[in-house]
Amino acid sequence: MKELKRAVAKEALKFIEDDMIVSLGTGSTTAYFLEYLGKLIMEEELEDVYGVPTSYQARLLALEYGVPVVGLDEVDAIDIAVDGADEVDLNLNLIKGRGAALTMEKIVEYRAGTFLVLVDESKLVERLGQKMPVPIEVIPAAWRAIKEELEVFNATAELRMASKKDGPVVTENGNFLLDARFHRIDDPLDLEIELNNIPGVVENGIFADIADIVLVGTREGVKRLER
Ligand SMILES: O=C[C@H](O)[C@H](O)[C@H](O)COP(=O)(O)O
Repeated sequence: MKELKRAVAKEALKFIEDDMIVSLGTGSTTAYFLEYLGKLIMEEELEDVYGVPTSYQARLLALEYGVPVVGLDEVDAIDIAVDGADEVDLNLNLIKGRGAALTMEKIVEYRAGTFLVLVDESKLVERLGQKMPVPIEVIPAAWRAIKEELEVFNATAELRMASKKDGPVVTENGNFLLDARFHRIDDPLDLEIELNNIPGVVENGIFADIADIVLVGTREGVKRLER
């Protein structure tokens, strides 16, 4: 899987040109992309490329690999967003948020001129929710009320617990995460909107209708899917 992730990360470089503002995604696949991007910038094969990090992880990696970073509020527009995903369905709808960075990711990916997704073939599913739960970022005080409300959606949710800290994961926005398993997701866009209508929900990990291009690392090479 590592090799497939590396292959898509390398292929993504073909989309980056001089003078671009690139949103830097979170996760293991975009970590490879950042490594390759930094190399091109350091070797001056790319000029005046700036990254907008979606998390502390992306920021730290950008600093490590020599990718200059700017804040979202410092740029007029984002030319391209590059990020991984946890699931990709047949219509290129996504589940994201395993790394807890879904809110900032959605903010920038929604605004980017092009949203380029990098995955290996294990992420492809027929219907969202087949393998992964939907992460939902919630205001801490509301976690239990929202968990109960999710039963209306025929979902069971768990508060995400930290592994190197006692208690729950706290996102970079100071919130909790519920990982929700739905019986069946037939209409991702509808569910995405409905979840965000619950008071106390900050954002959810369904990214419907926003991916433009998905690069899929397969054993037969990198495949390109487009909407
Ligand atoms: O919050 C994290 C993100 O949505 C990641 O982009 C997603 O979990 C994919 O990560 P990876 O490339 O490590 O599979």
